Amino acid sequence: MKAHPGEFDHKDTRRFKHTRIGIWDLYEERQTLARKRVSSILQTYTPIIYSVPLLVRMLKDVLSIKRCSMLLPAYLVVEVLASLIPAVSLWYSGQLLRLIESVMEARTVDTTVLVHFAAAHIICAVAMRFLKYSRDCMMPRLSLYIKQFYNERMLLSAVRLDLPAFQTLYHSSHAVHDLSIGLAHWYTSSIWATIEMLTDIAIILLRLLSCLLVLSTVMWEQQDGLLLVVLSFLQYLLPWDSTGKAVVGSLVWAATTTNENFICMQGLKELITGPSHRREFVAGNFSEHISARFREASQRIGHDAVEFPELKRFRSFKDCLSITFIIRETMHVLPQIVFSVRVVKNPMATPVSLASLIWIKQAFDPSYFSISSRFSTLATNLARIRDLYEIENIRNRVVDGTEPFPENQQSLANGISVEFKDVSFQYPGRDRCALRNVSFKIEAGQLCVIVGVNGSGKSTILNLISRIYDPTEGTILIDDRDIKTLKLADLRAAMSILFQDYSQFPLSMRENIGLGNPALAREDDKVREAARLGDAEDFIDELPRGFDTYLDCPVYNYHGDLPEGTTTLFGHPVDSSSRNVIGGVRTAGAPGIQISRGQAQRLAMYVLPYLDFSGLDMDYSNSSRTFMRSLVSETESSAGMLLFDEPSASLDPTAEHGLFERLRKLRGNKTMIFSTHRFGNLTRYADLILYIDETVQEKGTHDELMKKGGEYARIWNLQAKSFI
Ligand SMILES: Nc1ncnc2c1ncn2[C@@H]1O[C@H](COP(=O)(O)OP(=O)(O)OP(=O)(O)O)[C@@H](O)[C@H]1O
Repeated sequence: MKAHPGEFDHKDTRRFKHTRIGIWDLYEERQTLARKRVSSILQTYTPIIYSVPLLVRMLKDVLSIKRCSMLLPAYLVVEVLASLIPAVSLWYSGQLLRLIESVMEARTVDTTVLVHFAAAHIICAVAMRFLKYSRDCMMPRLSLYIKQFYNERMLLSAVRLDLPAFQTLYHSSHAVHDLSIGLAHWYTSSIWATIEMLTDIAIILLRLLSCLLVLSTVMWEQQDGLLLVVLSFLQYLLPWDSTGKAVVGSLVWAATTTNENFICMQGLKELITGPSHRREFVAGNFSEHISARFREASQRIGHDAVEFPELKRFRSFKDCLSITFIIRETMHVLPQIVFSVRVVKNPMATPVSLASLIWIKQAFDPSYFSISSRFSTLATNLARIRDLYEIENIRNRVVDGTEPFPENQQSLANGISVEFKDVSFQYPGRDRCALRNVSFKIEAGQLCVIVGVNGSGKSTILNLISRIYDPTEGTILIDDRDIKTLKLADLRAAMSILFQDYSQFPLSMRENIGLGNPALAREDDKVREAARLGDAEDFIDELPRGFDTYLDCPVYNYHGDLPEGTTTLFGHPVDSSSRNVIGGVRTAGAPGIQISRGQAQRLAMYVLPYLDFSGLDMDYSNSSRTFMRSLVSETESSAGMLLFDEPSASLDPTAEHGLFERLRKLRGNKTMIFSTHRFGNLTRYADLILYIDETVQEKGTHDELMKKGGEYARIWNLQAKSFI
């Protein structure tokens, strides 16, 4: 949340004060104490005031949850009743006090009144207990229903995002980022926490006012009684204490370090602890060098090698001496001082009884009415809720078309044509064009191979054909129709794309394969048959839970202290490293199973649902009679174009050769587009080769390009030479 409009510019010396603390440079916004206090109050309350529409929306949503529509109002009623009981109780204890005082003066007692007051007092205590019990029963349920509702809502709003919208949001919103690392519960919890806090605040205010009313009524007749009530109440009118202020006391601040030794030390620490570096670390024999390097850097810095938050403790001493802090402490004892002065001045006419004074002091117990910390965390929670709702408001960059595609499903069997007309494209946030004025046409049913060096724009062409991004300039035609006019779902159903950096989803093997064709994903035999087609069945069957194996289990087991020597828990290795600590509870490590990149790529290969395997030799034609054939017969006309982004990157030469041979034979009449920087296997059979380097440099068949003797021929010869 921004404290002020505008950017944080540490170079603006008029606005920011620079202090050097150890190896850290601290930049604090210059503020006078008064301004600081005012802005502190503003900073606490302004977001809350601005958040009223958000809170109304949130409340409406919560009340729309079926199980909350009755429970929430009931909870609020219980809370309000519970907040009024202290005042009632206070009134009775006041009455009791006065009764005792009159008894002491008159030496007689009206027992009926005494019993009446005592009984009322007991009833209040019992009622309070009962209300607290009801509240405790309702609270966990409400919290759970609300969390479940928002968990689903968060998932649904994130699921619809296209890639550019997701990427922008990922970098700007913590909510989306945290969705991916399993911290979504912080966000969904913040809804309930906010309701709880707001209720708390309202209840404290209600309690405070009702107690004030009772005190004033009871003390009205006593001399100086009201004065003492007002004095006791004054401390609550002061700005609230400094809890919840920023780390260093100032509101807008930032700290950085440019100390090379410290940066190096942090890098070394990460290198040592990062699991992804351990293999190279061990193989490279780094240990001695790294230990020496760390020691050397550490010695150079000396005692200053600490993280900035360490300064928090050092700085927080200052707050204990703030003027408000001191005044507030004094206010607390003011009634006693005033009372004592009055007694000393006029010992014969004690204005208020000592018992009443204690009674007033007890009624205003600060811990009972402490509101400040609730406000400071409320602001944080509101920011989280805003983040959560923001995901819903994000508009996708790739706008859906309205026209169905194709008009005739059967036509897909003969492939789809694709044409680029003067297309340029720049990735969001990049200065340079990935593609510039690219024009070409791939006819329906053609095999096209896009070649070029690393970073020349090959994958970008496939991204644009599948409308993961839209061109910055120019037009793309699919079967002679503007790609932007076609319904996105239809377009993507009409093509199948295998990416270079294929994903291994954090799902079971079965789901990983099944997602190749969601319509058939639940049909186990088809999934198994698809795996068999590529010899993956055996390797999956050998995994601990076969097709139900998760390569990376997304759920952790929780545990407390375990007996020494425990190495496995629920069949999985125990990993208590810091990255497995969530919310302070240690977890057993999720089971991770390693498969080779080649196996992983094969796994991804088998998710391709649209291939016609009927042209294969014995092994494959058998399987085509089961899964793939039936799959093809059900969805035959749904894919007219197959896109492959460097599909053979992790395959061994035999597998690569086999793959290309199979794909070539299998494609039937479908359009097939490959992006690759490996020449040979594919390019010789291509109907069209596009040699790309930001734009189309050369196009034609292999023979044509070889005859031309351009860059394609030069690279081809270069690769061929290394074999000869
Ligand atoms: N998501 C992205 N965001 C920003 N820039 C990108 C992104 N993807 C690619 N680029 C940049 O766009 C240019 C073209 O990238 P592209 O991936 O299309 O090249 P390529 O020819 O497929 O490369 P390779 O052979 O290495 O896969 C490169 O400069 C690359 O750095």
